[in-house]
Amino acid sequence: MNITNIRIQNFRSHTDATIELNKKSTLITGKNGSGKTSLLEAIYIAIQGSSFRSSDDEIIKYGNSWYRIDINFEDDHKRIIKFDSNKKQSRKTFDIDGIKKNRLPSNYKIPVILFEPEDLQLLSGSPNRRRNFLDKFLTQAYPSFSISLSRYNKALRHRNALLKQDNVTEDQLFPWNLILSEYAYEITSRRIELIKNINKQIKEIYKQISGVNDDIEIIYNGKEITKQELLQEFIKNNQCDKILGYTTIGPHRHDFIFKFNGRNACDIASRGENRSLILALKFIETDFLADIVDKKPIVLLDDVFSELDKNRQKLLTTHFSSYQTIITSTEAIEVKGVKNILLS
Ligand SMILES: Nc1ncnc2c1ncn2[C@@H]1O[C@H](COP(=O)(O)OP(=O)(O)OP(=O)(O)O)[C@@H](O)[C@H]1O
Repeated sequence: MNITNIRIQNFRSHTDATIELNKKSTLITGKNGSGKTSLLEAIYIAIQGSSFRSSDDEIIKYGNSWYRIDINFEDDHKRIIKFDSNKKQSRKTFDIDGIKKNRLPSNYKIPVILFEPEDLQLLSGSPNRRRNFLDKFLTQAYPSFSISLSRYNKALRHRNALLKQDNVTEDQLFPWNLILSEYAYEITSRRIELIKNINKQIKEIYKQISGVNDDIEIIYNGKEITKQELLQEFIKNNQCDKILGYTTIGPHRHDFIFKFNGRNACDIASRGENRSLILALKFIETDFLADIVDKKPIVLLDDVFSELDKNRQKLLTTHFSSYQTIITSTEAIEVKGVKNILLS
């Protein structure tokens, strides 16, 4: 479902702005602080339900008490998102083709591929960032994954709370070990399957972006073991976890590295190589989602062109040309089929 236009009111620095989007690629240009990322953020809220960068209260234009997004799609579908905030309470509503909801139901979410400059810290940042990358990817692809993940996290909080108590028994821990092993199995096996899939393509896609035939592989440190074996591992760690006061094993502790020509990319990849690697992942994510989910993803690329030469900028827009893509940049580029919009 392609977006035809979007109007935002009292949204960050925008009082009232409307932009018409191209069916394929739209490039939004403007000076730093002109409100480019805010436009991507508004689109993201309209198709995913919440912002990728902050709470609704922070989005309302300073000095106001509400924001509003009107978004129109092809085939006359429309959504109106209103957020009202006063001292007593806040209220967010989604009007989807005339039906009012308090949140965006998952069947109305449209898959999105988002590149934000923070993604460049994927290799060097915390393990949590890397786990989030895998989990966000899998959540959009498989709705059951997000259920397993939230049940796992809930059980983890319960087990950790118990571990902080004095004299906790093995019997008290057992039900939580059982639940954790159940969901740990699904989370770990989905992540391993995804990484195998990425590994099959990453070298080739990276070569398309960089023009270089580097050897690239993701190595994940979670093991492919059965639920029963996982349960035994949680039980085996009861004692140690009691001493430390938290759960020391499970997918919430897993991590992965990129092997770049046999070495850890985090130690050796240049800034350009790092960016090309992240973009290769975004390419794979887009095509993977498009294959699995019955709705075509929308691609939002924030400040993606920095440090890329003209050829790579063109290649990037061409690669995403079968999806509706909205790109922000401080500079306009002339590529066939790309609509340029200048924010002032
Ligand atoms: N709630 C708010 N009310 C008013 N202005 C805000 C609010 N939140 C952020 N801003 C301002 O909005 C402006 C636009 O921010 P945005 O991140 O969209 O800019 P940008 O064009 O993407 O900038 P850059 O090119 O530097 O990434 C910034 O100057 C920011 O300080």
